[in-house]
Amino acid sequence: MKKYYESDADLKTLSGKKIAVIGYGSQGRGQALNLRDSGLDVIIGIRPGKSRMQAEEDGLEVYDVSEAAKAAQVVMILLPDETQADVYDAEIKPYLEENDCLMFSHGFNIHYGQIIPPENVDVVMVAPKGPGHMVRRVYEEGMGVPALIAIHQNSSGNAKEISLAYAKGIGATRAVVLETTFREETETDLFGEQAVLCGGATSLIKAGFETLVAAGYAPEMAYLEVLHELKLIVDLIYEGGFTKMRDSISNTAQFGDLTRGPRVIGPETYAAMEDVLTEIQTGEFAKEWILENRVRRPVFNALTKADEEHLIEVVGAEIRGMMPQFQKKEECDEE
Ligand SMILES: NC(=O)C1=CN([C@@H]2O[C@H](COP(=O)(O)OP(=O)(O)OC[C@H]3O[C@@H](n4cnc5c(N)ncnc54)[C@H](OP(=O)(O)O)[C@@H]3O)[C@@H](O)[C@H]2O)C=CC1
Ligand SMILES: CC[C@](O)(C(C)=O)C(=O)O
Ligand SMILES: [Mg+2]
Ligand SMILES: [Mg+2]
Repeated sequence: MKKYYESDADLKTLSGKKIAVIGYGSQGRGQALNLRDSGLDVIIGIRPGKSRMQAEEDGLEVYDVSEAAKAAQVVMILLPDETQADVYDAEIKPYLEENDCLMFSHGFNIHYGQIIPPENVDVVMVAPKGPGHMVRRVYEEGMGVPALIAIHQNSSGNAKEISLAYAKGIGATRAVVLETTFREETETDLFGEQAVLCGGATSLIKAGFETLVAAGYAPEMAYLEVLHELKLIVDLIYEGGFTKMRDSISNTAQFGDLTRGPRVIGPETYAAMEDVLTEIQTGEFAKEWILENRVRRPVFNALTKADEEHLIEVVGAEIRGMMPQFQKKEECDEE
């Protein structure tokens, strides 16, 4: 895979260009503040509401989406995936001019044909591989979250240079920037969040918690064992792979890890993962999510509510409330 660092990207590529960040949520806020602090000309396009007030409080120039799209030469769409197509059709598309650059941080709408931009604009992706809050926090610490770039249309002939300059502006070239395609990013990102990072992880944690509680162990014990300590173990894996984590745990834990882990995640899980990937590749998942939004999310809402009321969430809130380190963290997250 092609990879890029600080010296491969030039912020001057964006000089004289106004960047409109559309949406000011997790990614919008993180990316916009980093771009501003990198000295780039950034404005925000957002509807009235909570995010708009936050952007104003952060001292950014704030406009309605259509005004921002009209004023800018680079338009980064950081709205929820499920609202992007409607907002694009009504408030962005009419204002795109020749060789403007339309950007995304996830390929869903381009890959599944929900947004079909005119041929005379650049269409690119700069996708940080981390949550928006971390994009900001790591940048403030002097480093960056790695990112992917992809070029779908290169009308200006300069699409890659623009993508790299933007990636530099959000701090990603301080880590590493890898080049991919819209298809590859979309399918791997959806697979990762469904099977492993979010869906796989929460289901694994819940299964472990429920197994211990059903066997009569205290919910507090189950929480500390399968959720709280998981972060500490994952931090070690993140820093130095399985090897570093196994260096840190007991030999007894390592023997259990190597012999029992594959029994928990066995052939059935591999088969389920293949099914999940196939639904992503065929567009079946995308169709389900698009239609779910058309009918106002009955499944999404019911499942979210059930998990919010799960014992692990109740006990988790109580246990975090006992630890001063979590009080400080919540105060920081609210800022
Ligand atoms: N979350 C993440 O860390 C990651 C996200 N991505 C991608 O980044 C993109 C943005 O996701 P994310 O940051 O999670 O989104 P969020 O849900 O956090 O934020 C969405 C923003 O869009 C605004 N918004 C929603 N609807 C409209 C509308 N109709 N008109 C104007 N503004 C609107 C919201 O404002 P309001 O407050 O008014 O609702 C909010 O500011 C997606 O493509 C996602 O896949 C990629 C990598 C990681
Ligand atoms: C893991 C979820 C994610 O893909 C992300 C933060 O990278 C998302 O869509 O939010
Ligand atoms: Mg992701
Ligand atoms: Mg994602």
